[in-house]
Amino acid sequence: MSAVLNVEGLHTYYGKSHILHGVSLKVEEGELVALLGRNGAGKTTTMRSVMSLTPPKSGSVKLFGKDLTRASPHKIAVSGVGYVPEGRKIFGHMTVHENLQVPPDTSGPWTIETIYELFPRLYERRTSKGGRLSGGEQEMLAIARALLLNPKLLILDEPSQGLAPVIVQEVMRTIARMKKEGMSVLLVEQNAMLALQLADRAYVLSDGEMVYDGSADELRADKARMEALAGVSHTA
Ligand SMILES: Nc1ncnc2c1ncn2[C@@H]1O[C@H](COP(=O)(O)OP(=O)(O)OP(=O)(O)O)[C@@H](O)[C@H]1O
Repeated sequence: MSAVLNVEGLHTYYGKSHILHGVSLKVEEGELVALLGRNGAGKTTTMRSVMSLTPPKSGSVKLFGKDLTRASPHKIAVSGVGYVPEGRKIFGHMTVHENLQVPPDTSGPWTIETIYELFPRLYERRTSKGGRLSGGEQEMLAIARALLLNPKLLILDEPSQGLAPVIVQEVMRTIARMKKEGMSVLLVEQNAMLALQLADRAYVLSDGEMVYDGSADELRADKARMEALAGVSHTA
């Protein structure tokens, strides 16, 4: 069976700056895969290359067995990828409920009702403007909106960023629940300890190159190695 996501040998540039140097990674069906690395390692660029927001110069991106390298971001999303970018990008002037009005996709389990069941806090705050939500609530809203498209693969870029530790735990529980529901997840995190608690497998990027590809548990158990590769984060 082919992988949900199969990325091979990506080279991506911003102008003349060569950022990714042959990045490869895979997500198999039902897997939660962590992509780790320090600030500026190239994690977001990898996601942008997959989504074709910054198309790679060479290398390939296969999604659900189809070559979608440099396809339009819309086509990639419609193929079944839910992407929650860094910084959340919700509509601050619209209410929670309005933010959740996306074209319905009835092919999967996620509807506005099941979303409100999963995120009771969003239901309570459904008439509040997005811009008035806390950071944690905004992250939940961004994830909820991606889920409504019933994606087969969910890509989350630094969901813990800027959140208080207790809220981070809540977001992580939500991600664990996604996995339990059978969703394939690519979790991009600077907070290595946190991501490794949930992940089946992990990759570590450094200066645009993969320096680790293996079991999440093994990396988590080897603190010295993790520190050397990814930098250990404050919150465990
Ligand atoms: N729009 C851009 N133009 C030029 N260089 C960029 C641009 N965006 C990012 N870079 C550079 O590309 C490199 C990789 O950045 P990227 O955002 O992919 O890293 P990251 O691992 O996601 O880090 P962070 O955790 O800070 O988001 C960095 O050196 C960064 O300065």
